[in-house]
Amino acid sequence: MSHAPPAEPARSVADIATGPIARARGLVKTYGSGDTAVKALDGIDVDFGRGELTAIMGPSGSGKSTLMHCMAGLDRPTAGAVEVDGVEVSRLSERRLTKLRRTRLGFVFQAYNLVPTLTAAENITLPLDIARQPIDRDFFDTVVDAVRLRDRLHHKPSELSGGQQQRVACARALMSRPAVVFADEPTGNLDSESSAEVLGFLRRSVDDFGQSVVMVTHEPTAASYAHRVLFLADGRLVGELVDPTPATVLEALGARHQDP
Ligand SMILES: Nc1ncnc2c1ncn2[C@@H]1O[C@H](COP(=O)(O)OP(=O)(O)OP(=O)(O)O)[C@@H](O)[C@H]1O
Repeated sequence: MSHAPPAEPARSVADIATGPIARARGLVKTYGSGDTAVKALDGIDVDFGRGELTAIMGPSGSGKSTLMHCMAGLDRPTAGAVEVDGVEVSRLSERRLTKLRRTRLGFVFQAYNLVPTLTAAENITLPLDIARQPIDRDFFDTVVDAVRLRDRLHHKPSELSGGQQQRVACARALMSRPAVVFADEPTGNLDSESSAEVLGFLRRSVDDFGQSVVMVTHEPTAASYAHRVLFLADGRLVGELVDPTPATVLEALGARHQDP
């Protein structure tokens, strides 16, 4: 079966500047081959809103991480097209992909992924330092205050709580003003209070800085911070919810009987 993306009219520069920040067309990802092949994504067409927080939900194995990894250029699609901020990610060479990830994308992982030997401040500016880009000190101050880390800047990750470490990771993701921040279960390791702080910050980064954020989560409360929730099942997009609340997310999950 062919999964060539459907033909679409050419878009103008203005469309690219005001339309979705990221999109996928006919996205297929198959792991392995023959009898053991797993179709993790089975033909996904999706737009991610510019200046919006989009949550991706679905049962274990439904393809959430694979979708995010393909969108972020961490994994190559088997078929279909992925575009982020007007750049066709699926066609880039490894070298250009690495550059795109470094300069145009931000990442927040469940396990924080901070460098243990560096201070919070050094972790926050690390991607810019690696890319040899100047640090906008005013923006650094704004972000540090927004994540409430002013008095923890000189601490190493081992001297910070999980919630503080994740706020460092969020600040790090935002510092380069990336086109999109991709967050994979950002509150998976946090208690409810720390989760609320991290989610509140991610949402404020959208409302206050116009950041676009895509977040994978299992938690209805976390998803309720989003502008829009996408539901996946068996590698397909099976629904969405705009302006969610924890109750409407739970209801949508229940209606789909996604998890036994
Ligand atoms: N590297 C890989 N090799 C083989 N199969 C994989 C690989 N990565 C994912 N899969 C399979 O692809 C499917 C989708 O996996 P994915 O991790 O995207 O799901 P998920 O919705 O993020 O799940 P979870 O909520 O458990 O993290 C699953 O069946 C998984 O086993």
